[in-house]
Amino acid sequence: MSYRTLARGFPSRERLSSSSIKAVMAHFARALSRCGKIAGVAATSVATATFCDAAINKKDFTPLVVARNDKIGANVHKVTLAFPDPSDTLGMTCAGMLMVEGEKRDGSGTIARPYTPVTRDDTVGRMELVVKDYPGVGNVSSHVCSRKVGDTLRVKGCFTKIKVEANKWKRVGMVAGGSGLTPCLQVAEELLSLPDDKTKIDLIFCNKNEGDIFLKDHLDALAAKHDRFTVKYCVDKPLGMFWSWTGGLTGYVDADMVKAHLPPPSEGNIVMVCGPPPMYKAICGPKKFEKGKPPKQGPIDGVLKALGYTEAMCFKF
Ligand SMILES: Cc1cc2nc3c(=O)[nH]c(=O)nc-3n(C[C@H](O)[C@H](O)[C@H](O)COP(=O)(O)OP(=O)(O)OC[C@H]3O[C@@H](n4cnc5c(N)ncnc54)[C@H](O)[C@@H]3O)c2cc1C
Repeated sequence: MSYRTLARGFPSRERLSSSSIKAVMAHFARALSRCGKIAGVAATSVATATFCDAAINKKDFTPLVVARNDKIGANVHKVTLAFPDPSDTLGMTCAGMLMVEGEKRDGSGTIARPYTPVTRDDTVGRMELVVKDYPGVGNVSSHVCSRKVGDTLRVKGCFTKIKVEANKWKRVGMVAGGSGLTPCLQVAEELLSLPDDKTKIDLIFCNKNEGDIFLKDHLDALAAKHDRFTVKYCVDKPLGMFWSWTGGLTGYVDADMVKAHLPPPSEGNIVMVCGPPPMYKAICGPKKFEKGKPPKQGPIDGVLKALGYTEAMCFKF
């Protein structure tokens, strides 16, 4: 609940009566108790309320109603989730993700996976997830993509992955594989929205074939609008049935592609990677997973290590 929302709840001065004063007091009490609950502190002032408009929290899963489910690409869905209070915003520090719970394919219970909203943090009343389904094998992805309007999805967060600030880096390179696009897009859009930021951002977006590329119009529009953002599309198995692939790069990302299209290893530059496990292995080395602990970055390896990037010059989502 934001300050604007609180203000909207105030009747105009002419209409103030004892019953409307009571209604206003109740409105504030509800808002303040909500803030106290979310922030985990006693709500002592109206000012507190201006910072307490988060729709979800880190501790418990919140059920959100599916308002839309649109297929936007080959097995890719954009799922719109309505916040319980239509005046709420997400409450996310960029770059961040949230956990979505879904039923396991084998019916043995539920499991949660990280997802990245494509709507910005200040979007009021809803958020959108872009989720790639892995039909026949995926667990949470299939659960999310098969939700109908009116169903609920249980969501927890948001959890910060890496803090994004104006001019924190000179250049940011990104290698995104399939649904690994969404965290990279979040970082790019955040940097491009910061008024004083000058970071140059170069993205290689990898897919199996040209039919799998999604959000292309959105990425192309972003590149057309901002000189400091470039996107290259890379497919490992072009369809090539009726036309040849002229849209960009072909094959798996290798040292030559990194040298040609991403910032060089240098202090102040960083390359962010998000994709399937084989992509991490080949490009930057796998993340380190330990049961019951958040994943760690793990040592740098693969193409980036061979080219001289250090651990500080790489971030694995
Ligand atoms: C920080 C972060 C943010 C993410 N944000 C998004 C997002 O916004 N949208 C999104 O769609 N995904 C996102 N992901 C990936 C997501 O968390 C899941 O890993 C993905 O949806 C698969 O989960 P699952 O439970 O369906 O499949 P799992 O149970 O993890 O895997 C089941 C099987 O599905 C197949 N599979 C799973 N993932 C892949 C893959 N990447 N490529 C090829 N085959 C695969 C494999 O055969 C695997 O054995 C993100 C991941 C991270 C780390």
